[in-house]
Amino acid sequence: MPKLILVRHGQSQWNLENRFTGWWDVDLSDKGVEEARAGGRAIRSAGLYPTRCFTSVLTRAIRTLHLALHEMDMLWLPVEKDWHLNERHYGGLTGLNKQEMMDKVGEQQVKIWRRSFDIPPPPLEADSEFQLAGDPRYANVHVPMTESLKDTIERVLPYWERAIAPALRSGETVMISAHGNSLRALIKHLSGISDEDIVGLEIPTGKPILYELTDDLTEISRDYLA
Ligand SMILES: O=C(O)[C@@H](CO)OP(=O)(O)O
Repeated sequence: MPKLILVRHGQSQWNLENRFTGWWDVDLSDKGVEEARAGGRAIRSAGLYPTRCFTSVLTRAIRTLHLALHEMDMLWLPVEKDWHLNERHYGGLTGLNKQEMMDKVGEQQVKIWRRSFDIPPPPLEADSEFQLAGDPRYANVHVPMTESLKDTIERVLPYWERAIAPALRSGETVMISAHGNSLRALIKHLSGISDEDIVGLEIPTGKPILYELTDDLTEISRDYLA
């Protein structure tokens, strides 16, 4: 029975500061480091032995994976890093404080930007300090200016089909360290959650989720590891 372990990165410095992050490469906070280690211990205690790992090209997810694998004595596992697993791009909101934006434009508008299925935040300004045009990790990538959850799904799912699903079908136990919204994209797909209901799905930092799947990758169960 294929097994899939999903973990959202531990708390980042901008989670702590309550700032919109998206593709901006923010490191883990001290609490995030501890959450990542605890996540590794939970995977080990559940008797799970991943054989292949996938993560984004963002430090907070890569470090979370490494810290967890270190706790599991499995840092040697093969890891594929790919931008398709990056967080949803937060466009012009990148770097802004979520509470300050709520005070400015209202809670409802911020909720729409954060959780609506297909309404993207305003695009990043061309001269923004958060432009990633010159970042070598995106040398051959068309970096979006903003993304809705729907846009995120449209780049996560082809990568899932191309890279991750074949590994699961061939019998690997897969671990993915990624982000709140790239994981919401995957969970929406795997658990068949509707466009309306996905609005209510929140994923805590550093708490691994175990999927047990049928051979054709249909969900049998989805549980948090204690
Ligand atoms: O800022 C972000 O990139 C994400 C995840 O931390 O936030 P949100 O909860 O608004 O999707």
